[in-house]
This record gives sequence, C-alpha cells and structure tokens, in this order.
Amino acid sequence: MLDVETVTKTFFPGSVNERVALRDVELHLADGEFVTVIGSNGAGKSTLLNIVSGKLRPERGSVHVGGRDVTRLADFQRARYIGRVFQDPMAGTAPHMTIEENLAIALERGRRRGLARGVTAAKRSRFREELASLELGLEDRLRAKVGLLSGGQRQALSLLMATFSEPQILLLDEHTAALDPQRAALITRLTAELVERHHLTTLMVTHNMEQALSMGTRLIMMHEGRIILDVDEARKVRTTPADLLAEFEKIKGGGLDDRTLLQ
Ligand SMILES: Nc1ncnc2c1ncn2[C@@H]1O[C@H](COP(=O)(O)OP(=O)(O)OP(=O)(O)O)[C@@H](O)[C@H]1O
Repeated sequence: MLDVETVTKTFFPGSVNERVALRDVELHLADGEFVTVIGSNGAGKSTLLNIVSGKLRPERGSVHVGGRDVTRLADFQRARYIGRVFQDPMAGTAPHMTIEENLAIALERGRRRGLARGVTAAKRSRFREELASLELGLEDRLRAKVGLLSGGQRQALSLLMATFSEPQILLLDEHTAALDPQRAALITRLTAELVERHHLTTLMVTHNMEQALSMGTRLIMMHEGRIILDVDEARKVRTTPADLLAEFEKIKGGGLDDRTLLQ
C-alpha cells in the first residue's frame, strides 16, 4: 500500500548547514499494516512522514501509495489518499468553525470535487454516530465551536477527521505527546480502534517505546536518516524497551549517550 523507495532528503544542500535527513530509505507497508516509528532526536522520523504526505519532496527516490506514483504530487493533491494527525492538538482542526463544519470538510476531502460541503441531515446523523464512538459527549455538541474544546477533545476530533474518509495511509506524528497521560491513553485507545475499524495502513511516530511496542503490527527504528531496525509482529510481542535500547546500542557499536529512546 505504501512504497518508499531509496528516498534521500538533504536540507540546505551544498551549504555549511547541509543536513542529510534521510539516506536511501526503503520502506514498504502492506495493506493494513500498522508500523510504529521510533528513533533519537533528528533521526529523520518527521522528515519521513513529510515525504510521504508530500509536504517535502525527496531529491532522490520515489513514493507510491496504493501502486500510484505520488512523488511529484503536492500535499493537497495527496490529501485524498493520506490522513495525518500532528503533535499539536490545535493543528488538525479549524477553531472558528463548529464541530459539524469541521467534520463536513474532512468528509469532503475523501471525495470528488463538486460535492456539497454543507451539513445535511444524513451527514449530521453519521457525525453523531461517529462522535459517539469517541465517548466524549461531542455528539451532543455538533454546533459548538471547535476552539472551545480541550486539547484531548480536539485531538480526538482530529483523529476522527483524519480517519473517517478512509484514507489509504494514516500518518500519526507524535500525536499523543502533547497530552497529559490520561488524555494520551484515550487517544491511544481511539487510535487502535479507528485503525482496526477502517483497516488503515498506518505510520505512527512516537518517542514512547512502550507505546511503540504495544501498538501496531511492526516497529522500525531510525537513526541518522536510516532505518536501522525493523521488528515484525511476532518478534515485537516478545520485545521490551530494554531490548530495544540494547539493540540500538549494539547496532551503533556501543558508547551510546543518546537516551532519548528511553523516554
Ligand atoms: N525544515 C528543515 N530545515 C532544515 N533542516 C531540517 C528541517 N527539518 C528537519 N531538518 C533536519 O533534518 C534532520 C532530521 O529531522 P527530523 O525532524 O526528521 O527528525 P526527527 O527524527 O523527527 O526528530 P525529533 O524526534 O527531534 O522530532 C535533523 O537534523 C533536522 O535538524
């Protein structure tokens, strides 16, 4: 479903600030695969998601979604195929619009042009049903402005908006990191439910190793622009955070002082 082939991305090439963020990255996700992505600061995790979403273009390599070459498509052109939730709960929703208006826009994103963006009775009843599944009482607040919601509620709404038009790929970029533990647990649970319900092919970046191990069907570890470890489901269920750190140290030849993986 997702094929990232020999992708290289360099920021400020040829200057003193040159930084190779991705080096010949090769990643293939089968339909419905849910891959968690961990790695130290600056490893290239967000850059990888930005390359998949189309926010950034690689200077080398290609990106295919569902067999279609999207390498040259801008992010808005890929929005039909790709849903994304960011770390900042404020990023995924329009605060001055109501809950139902936000949902109507998200629904339209998955469809052909020309369909009405308005909120019909049929849509409203679907929104109510979808919101009820979040168990946050938002189904009774369809006409409330999104800016009035808490961070956790907004993130839950962002997640729903990113998933309910059933994108081919779902990208989650540390989407629970800015929330308190209780809200993070809620969003984690909703993520698992929505991914399962819609059978979504998912890439989730996290700094939380427990979360990376407990969620998804596969785990990859990045370091200095490369995928240095790829753990399948069978192995993942037997792996602990300490195992991951030991593996990281072994691959890097020991002497590791970057403990960010342990967060
Ligand atoms: N827009 C940009 N301009 C210049 N350099 C960038 C840009 N975005 C990322 N980089 C650099 O590319 C490298 C990879 O960054 P990236 O944000 O992808 O890492 P990350 O694994 O997501 O890190 P973190 O866990 O700290 O968010 C870093 O060295 C970073 O400084």
